[in-house]
Amino acid sequence: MQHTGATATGPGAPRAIPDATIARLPLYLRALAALAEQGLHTVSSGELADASGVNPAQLRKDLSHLGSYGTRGVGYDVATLRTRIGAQIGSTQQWSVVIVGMGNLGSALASYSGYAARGFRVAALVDASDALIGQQVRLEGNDPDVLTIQGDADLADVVRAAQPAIGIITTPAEAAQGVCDRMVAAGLTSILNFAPTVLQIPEGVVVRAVDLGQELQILAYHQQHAQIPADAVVDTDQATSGNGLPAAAEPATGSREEVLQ
Ligand SMILES: NC(=O)c1ccc[n+]([C@@H]2O[C@H](COP(=O)([O-])OP(=O)(O)OC[C@H]3O[C@@H](n4cnc5c(N)ncnc54)[C@H](O)[C@@H]3O)[C@@H](O)[C@H]2O)c1
Repeated sequence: MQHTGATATGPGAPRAIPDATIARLPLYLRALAALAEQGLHTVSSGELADASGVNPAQLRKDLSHLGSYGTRGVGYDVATLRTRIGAQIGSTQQWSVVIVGMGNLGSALASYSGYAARGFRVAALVDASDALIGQQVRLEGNDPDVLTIQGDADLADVVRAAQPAIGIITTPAEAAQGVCDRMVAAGLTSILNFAPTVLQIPEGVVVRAVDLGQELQILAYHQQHAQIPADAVVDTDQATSGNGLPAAAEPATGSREEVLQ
């Protein structure tokens, strides 16, 4: 399986940033935003690590991939680090998403009001059910704040018109591959899949899969063995979405997606 890797710029920065580091960058960004709100201009690696829920050595290593080494005795400049991380993970620009499958989960995701603060907006909603097509959905804090659910048959047109950067699949498992294929045919190359199925994707397409069941099973495993390691509280090798949703699996690009359960 191939993995994506962002490219760092700046003197001394290595070219590829490991996926595990990329997965932690949103944690640092969220912590930095909170520190900035408190009026802090600089932060030590220990403070930022605490606020992000990772250990300081891990944090320093992660930030060194971005060419950010901090200043001894002073720490990191909060604004500079926010800009640098934001530029790496693309949060300095706004990304649009289309949600396909407006049942329980799709509706819940659509009603999440935190997208804008993290650089996302919902551009379109799609479902196959005649009972849902044409319904208006209010999306708090989104632009626009009301979207009409469009038909699955029009998915290609919807993608062409709304030009989303990311497709979110919240259909039943049996419909997910077809939806994925049509998203890809319409030009989408980034897909977040909530359906419990393995998606086949062509080269150049990135799929991340979110599986609540997998996360519960991991916790159940630790319960069963009754020896939760200290680092299991925050798994530093996994992304945490930071919004209460479970971590996403490693990205798959242009290859068979990892089996998640
Ligand atoms: N990853 C997770 O952690 C997690 C958690 C909960 C549910 N799920 C999965 O998310 C999916 C949705 O769950 P739900 O509870 O919202 O189901 P649901 O039945 O409430 O909603 C599914 C929706 O998809 C629509 N749909 C079906 N085929 C479609 C197609 N071809 N194109 C567009 N829309 C189509 C249906 O009309 C329905 O509105 C399921 O696959 C479920 O297993 C994943």
